[in-house]
Amino acid sequence: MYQEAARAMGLFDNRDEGIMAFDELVDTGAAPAQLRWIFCVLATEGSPALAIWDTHEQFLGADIRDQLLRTTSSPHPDVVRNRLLFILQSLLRGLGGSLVEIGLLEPVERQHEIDTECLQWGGDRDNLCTFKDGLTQEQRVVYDSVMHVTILENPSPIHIDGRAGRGKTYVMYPIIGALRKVDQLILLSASSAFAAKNYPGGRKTHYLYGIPVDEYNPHLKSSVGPHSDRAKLL
Ligand SMILES: Nc1ncnc2c1ncn2[C@@H]1O[C@H](COP(=O)(O)OP(=O)(O)OP(=O)(O)O)[C@@H](O)[C@H]1O
Repeated sequence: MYQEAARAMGLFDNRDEGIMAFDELVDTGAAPAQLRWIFCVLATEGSPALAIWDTHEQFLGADIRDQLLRTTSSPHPDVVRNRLLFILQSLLRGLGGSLVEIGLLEPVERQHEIDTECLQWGGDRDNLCTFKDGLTQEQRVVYDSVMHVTILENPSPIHIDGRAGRGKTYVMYPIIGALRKVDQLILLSASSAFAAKNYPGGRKTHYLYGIPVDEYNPHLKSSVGPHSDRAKLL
């Protein structure tokens, strides 16, 4: 509407005006939600949305990436983009437009948990294996033993124990990183959220396995259905 009025007044003749206006908004530090709204308005008004998208996709999805950074050190760009496209799709629909009309692909409707988990760690693979060189000799023995077991066909469970502060958590980082680097799925859980957040991608055990927290429920039936995505992931 504003653009129509501006056009009528001869203030918005050039198609590049939309791009310039958007550039300016980004420079002034507008919030991603604001940018997304303006992006959709400009797109439905006929501004070259693809050019804006190509230059500013990272700003449009900055908050989505930040949110993912709480659980992963390197969110995969495809995951960020997919979530961003879902939001834009909904905004555009509200304005009577669509992603296809402006030349963007529709988001993938339903990403399986396995895909999401793999994608989440595929972003910056070289960053996954840090810490390995700084391990103590004792930690190195643990690292080698665990890595050895992971290549066996029928690996047995491993229990790592040691005095408080000995470096048990620390030694897990390069193990997790090395395995994720070669596309192994690593699901990390701890019984408290505080402990879970020590690990990249850590989740509360109750959440991951769908364990009910109702102490009066004697059956402890998991909320994870046998044919669910989560079951496949597990
Ligand atoms: N090889 C290492 N190089 C540098 N810092 C290390 C190393 N190993 C452990 N640390 C540091 O020592 C501290 C204790 O390590 P960590 O938390 O892994 O111990 P923990 O055995 O898991 O402890 P707790 O039993 O209390 O959970 C942490 O600050 C960790 O960063």
